[in-house]
Order: sequence, then structure tokens, then C-alpha cells
Amino acid sequence: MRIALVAHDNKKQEMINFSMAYEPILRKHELFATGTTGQKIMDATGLDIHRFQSGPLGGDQQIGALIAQNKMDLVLFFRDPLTSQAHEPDISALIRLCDVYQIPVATNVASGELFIRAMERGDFNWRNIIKEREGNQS
Ligand SMILES: O=C(CO)COP(=O)(O)O
Repeated sequence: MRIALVAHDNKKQEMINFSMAYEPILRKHELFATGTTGQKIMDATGLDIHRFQSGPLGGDQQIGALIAQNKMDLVLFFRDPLTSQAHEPDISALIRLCDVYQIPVATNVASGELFIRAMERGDFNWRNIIKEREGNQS
């Protein structure tokens, strides 16, 4: 599965803790992240992550572009609901695209934990069926 990891500044420590706790699961997947989030996770774990631009510089939109191409299976986006973000339109656009394309998106660590365990259990294997079907059409 392809997983996007994103965290606002006040949530980065939670994301680091999450990534350390679930490293054995995460390392079995293809990981993507916005710039600073990805760097911090890589510094704290042995995970290999494809890093996009920092969120305010377009990273959320780059992840959104992959969603629109059906190339992202799960988004873990630990948002800070108490701080306004200069790039709020990009954040809304990313979450909107998750809804457009039916991509599971967890916006806090509690739902992130449920999703990662569900993925490990095979609950997201339907994504492979969709990707195979789309691959056969192109
Ligand atoms: O702002 C972000 C998501 O909206 C996260 O970006 P960074 O990981 O670069 O801090």
C-alpha cells in the first residue's frame, strides 16, 4: 500500500511516536510525506520515505495529485485543529480529494491507529482490486 504521512507542527511529535510504534508495519509499505514531517520521521526511525515539498510550499497538493491519479491508498494527516494554517485551502483540498476518490484519511492519532491496524489485518485489500481494475482499463 502507498501511505501518506502528514502532521502539522503541534502534531509532529505524535506522528513521530506513532511512526516509531508502528514502524514494523509501516516498513512493509511505500511511504510518502510532506517535507518536514518526512524528515522528522526518518530522523527518528529507520523508515525510508519519499518526501514532497513542505506542506505550506505545496506538499499537500503533491499528495493530492497522487490521490487524483489513484496512486495513494491511505492518508494519515494529523491536523492541528487549534492553529490556523496559511495554506488552509491546500489542506481542505487534500481532504476533499480523499472524499472524491474514497481514500481512507485519518486526521488524528486515534483514528490513525485504527486504520493502521485495519490495514495490517487486510481490511484495505479492496484497494488492490480497484487498482487492478483501473490498470486493466488503461
Ligand atoms: O503543513 C503541513 C500539512 O498541511 C505539513 O507540512 P510539513 O510536513 O512540511 O511541516
